[in-house]
Amino acid sequence: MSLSSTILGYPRVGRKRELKKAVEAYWAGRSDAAGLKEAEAELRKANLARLVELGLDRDGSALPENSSLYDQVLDITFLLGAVPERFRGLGGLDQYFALARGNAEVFPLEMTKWFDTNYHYLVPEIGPDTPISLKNTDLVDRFTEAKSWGYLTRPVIVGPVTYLALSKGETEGYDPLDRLEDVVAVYEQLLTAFKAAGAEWVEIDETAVVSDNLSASRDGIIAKVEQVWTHLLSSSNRPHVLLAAPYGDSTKAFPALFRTGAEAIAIDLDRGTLPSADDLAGINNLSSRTLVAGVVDGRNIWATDLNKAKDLLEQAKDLGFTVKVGTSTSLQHVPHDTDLENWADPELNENLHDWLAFADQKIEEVVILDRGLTEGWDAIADELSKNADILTRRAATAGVAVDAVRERVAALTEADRTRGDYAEREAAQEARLNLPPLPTTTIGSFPQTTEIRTSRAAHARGEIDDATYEDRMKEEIERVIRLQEELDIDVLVHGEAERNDMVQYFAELLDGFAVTKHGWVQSYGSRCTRPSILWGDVAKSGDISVPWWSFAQSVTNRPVKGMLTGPVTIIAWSFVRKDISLGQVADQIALALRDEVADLEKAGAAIIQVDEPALRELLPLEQSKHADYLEWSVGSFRAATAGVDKATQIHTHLCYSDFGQIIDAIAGLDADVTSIEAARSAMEVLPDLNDHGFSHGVGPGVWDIHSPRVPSTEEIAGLLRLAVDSVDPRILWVNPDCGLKTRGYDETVASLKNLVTAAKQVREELSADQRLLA
Ligand code: MET
Ligand SMILES: [Zn+2]
Repeated sequence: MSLSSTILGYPRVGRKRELKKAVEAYWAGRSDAAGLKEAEAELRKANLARLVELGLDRDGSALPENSSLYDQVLDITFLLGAVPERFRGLGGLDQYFALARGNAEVFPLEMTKWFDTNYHYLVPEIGPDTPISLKNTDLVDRFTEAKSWGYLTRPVIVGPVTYLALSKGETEGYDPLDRLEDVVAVYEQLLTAFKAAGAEWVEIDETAVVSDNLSASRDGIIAKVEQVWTHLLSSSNRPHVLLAAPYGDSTKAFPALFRTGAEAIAIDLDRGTLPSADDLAGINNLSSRTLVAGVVDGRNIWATDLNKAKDLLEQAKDLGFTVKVGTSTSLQHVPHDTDLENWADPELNENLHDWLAFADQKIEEVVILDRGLTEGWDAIADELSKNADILTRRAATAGVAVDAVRERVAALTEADRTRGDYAEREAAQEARLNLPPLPTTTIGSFPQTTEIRTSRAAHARGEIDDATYEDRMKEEIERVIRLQEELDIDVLVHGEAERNDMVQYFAELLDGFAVTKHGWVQSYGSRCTRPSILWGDVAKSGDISVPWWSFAQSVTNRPVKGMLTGPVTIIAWSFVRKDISLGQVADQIALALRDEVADLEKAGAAIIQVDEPALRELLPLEQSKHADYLEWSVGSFRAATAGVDKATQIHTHLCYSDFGQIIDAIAGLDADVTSIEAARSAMEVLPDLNDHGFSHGVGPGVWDIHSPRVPSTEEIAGLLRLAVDSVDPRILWVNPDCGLKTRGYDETVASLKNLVTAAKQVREELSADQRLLA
């Protein structure tokens, strides 16, 4: 009945992205519901076999059951039947996937980042009348099925307080936590059902207790967790509960978590610290409580410092707990296995092999540490010394510290991060660009056709030579330029055909990065990315974007934006070294980008966009760390962009998140134009910007590109009218929410047509209304 050393969750995608393929086959009508369920079950079974093979205890509830067809928060919404009215006519998988992706009639739930990770969850919409009851037993059925295969799993479930703290009110101002009692009643039933099914342990993730960034206060959240779990745990008709507080420092929450009486608590010892003896004062019989010490970082890919982990585990033991080894978070944020890579590949830097631990290697680390903990550290003396050697050699490896890069960063001054007066810039840019009011543009990427993907893959495999590849890309760029001209878009993009991914593309061309071939992680639903590995000092050493931009600009008279990815986003969507500060890494990237910005400007670019979609995502969960973060993140953007002439227009782009909390930072970027996701939330961000006195250009997205739906002209015009009501129309731009690379051409052309028509319509209304001053 006792809990064994464990991980808080395993990657869901599958070693070969089996889940992605199965789900997409279902969406495309190539398989039916039964086929999808079968494929999903097969993957689940294979994963369980793998976990046992790697050494997790088959019988100690060490095998986490965290699979999902799309998202773990959506699974709770579905379980509770807590669906907004627009989905209520649907049932089963149709409803499930409509919630996630929308369909021709309904728009989907909003999507946003899961804490400070690059994983997106679907935001529940909760109102006073949202139905809440135990709608299905899918989670219990998965447990039962695994049991029938011979595995005692530990179901991993988002906790009720966290679920509601991550929800949004159905109407402005409604607090979803008002429905806590109803949700808790369902969890009570769920626990009973797990007990009946034979579950010995369940894991409840009350992650919200580590975050100051939610609309509810942290103290309030912690108090609710204590209250709710004290109640739920008072029943005897339930499995043991591992109450988990991953993804951050749980120090503040620790006493409350303990007072609930949960049999085990999991904490993040990568971001957080152990409780002090004071925190534990008044808690009796500590040895009857299990602490799952998250000493293995679940969200980055570096091999654990095993000696350091050993010390932490010993300290935890000294506090008096029964200690088990754990990960700091679910491993869903890291790829499956370093052994899937070909380490002879020059892109990879074979030194890295020893430095890295993907999910399967992390499990091996957990197993090794568990052996040390139970058999004595001598039992793993070899592993400990080998690990120490690797870390020492790593620090001395060429490229890890490059003098020229370090010196340039150290020499950065405030002046390097500062542009001239905005009014002067605005006048100079207006004279140079001469755009109509409400100028139309897109965010950068156009759909990636099968031909492009095929050419890129063939080029990567050496099947077509550089010249052929370049010709194909140029053909595509020219086609995309012509299309935008036909659509009568004002500011064009080259379409990013040459980019597999907006971060990886830069990682491949900058010094200091390595790129994997199989290191996929789930970004949202079936969408996976392959984060690059930033292991050394960063510098620019050759062409990046200028040749493609120059070609695009050479075939049109309209302005084409130069298109770069900013330092914060490169950091957020890569696996980043932990041996120097993020601020230092950001400045290294900023200087490399500053060189690229200068080259674009020299080539003639009048507009350069530096995307920072991840600016909000990296905001630390703790309030006390915000100021420092905002200083280095905003500072790095400015270092990248402030070198340009006043007549060069700097754009930035933000998406995928709630921006309310970082309006100051957005203004602090000092970009001339900011395009920002807004369609799904009906322009919510604009009043905030306006209150802040934001006076630079802003393009609130008017087309939600995460859904295959084509927005009508009327719908877009409606959003634009809302925008015009909350900010000065003279600063407004018209654009989609984000890049178009995940969309198909039919939807893209139809939507952009409507977007341009709507912009023209509203332009006319405004000039008739005399609201647009010349
Ligand atoms: C996630 S933000 C994407 C920005 C990028 N320029 C694109 O259009 O794809
Ligand atoms: Zn975007």
